[in-house]
Amino acid sequence: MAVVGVLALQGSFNEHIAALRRLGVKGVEIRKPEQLLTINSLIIPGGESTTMAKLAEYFNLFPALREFVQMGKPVWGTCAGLIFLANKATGQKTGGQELVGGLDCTVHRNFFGSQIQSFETELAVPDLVSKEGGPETFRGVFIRAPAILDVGPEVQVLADYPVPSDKVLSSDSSVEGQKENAEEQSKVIVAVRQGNILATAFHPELTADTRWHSYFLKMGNVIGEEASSSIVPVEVTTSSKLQSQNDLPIFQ
Ligand SMILES: NC(=O)CC[C@H](N)C(=O)O
Repeated sequence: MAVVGVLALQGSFNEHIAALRRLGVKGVEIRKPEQLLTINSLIIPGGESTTMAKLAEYFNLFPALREFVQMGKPVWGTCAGLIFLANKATGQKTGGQELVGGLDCTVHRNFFGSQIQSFETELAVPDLVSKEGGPETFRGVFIRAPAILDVGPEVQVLADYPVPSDKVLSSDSSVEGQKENAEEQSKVIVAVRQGNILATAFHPELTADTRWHSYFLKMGNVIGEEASSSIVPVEVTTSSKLQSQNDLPIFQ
């Protein structure tokens, strides 16, 4: 029986589990290496990647996470989760942090600046729309967000975001600080897919739009045409209805 695991060391794992529940799929919290053996796909949530990496190290999760990715099982990293999955990260704290890797890209950890430079924007998402339908754009919630600066040939870009071109070259400070002088526009990448790996710099679990979750579930055939016994329907009891009302800081 397939279930979707959500790495639950730190960050927005509850919100991912709630988004899965809205699609009728059970998400299970993953904290130990052996639990990875019980799931067929995994979400690595947003949060704070340095803290999450320290916890992952403490629980000896890195070898098992790498093996999981290398086995070709679907893995989706959002925000800090994207940083985890990148082969290379810049803008890390002194001493760096361990990465799971697997996604052929370079990510800048705090590309868009600090917490107060968090923002929301409508992103064009043509590939998502072609698979999932719905509105042409997706509400991107960027919280102290990373951005992907370059990708390898195997990586499919699913969304990008315009920034001043000098910002991409010297990606040490915030977008805000450099907006004034910047006339030329460039783009950074904010959503990608490479085979079994999906990564978004923003937080779909904090919106009411479940299209990215649905897209990811189809990568693992948890829902979709091919889905069968792998679906784990969630019983909608009064208590789970109540819970889903309480556990979501959703931005409509
Ligand atoms: N919302 C997020 O996940 C932020 C990630 C953050 N930039 C980090 O380094 O971990």
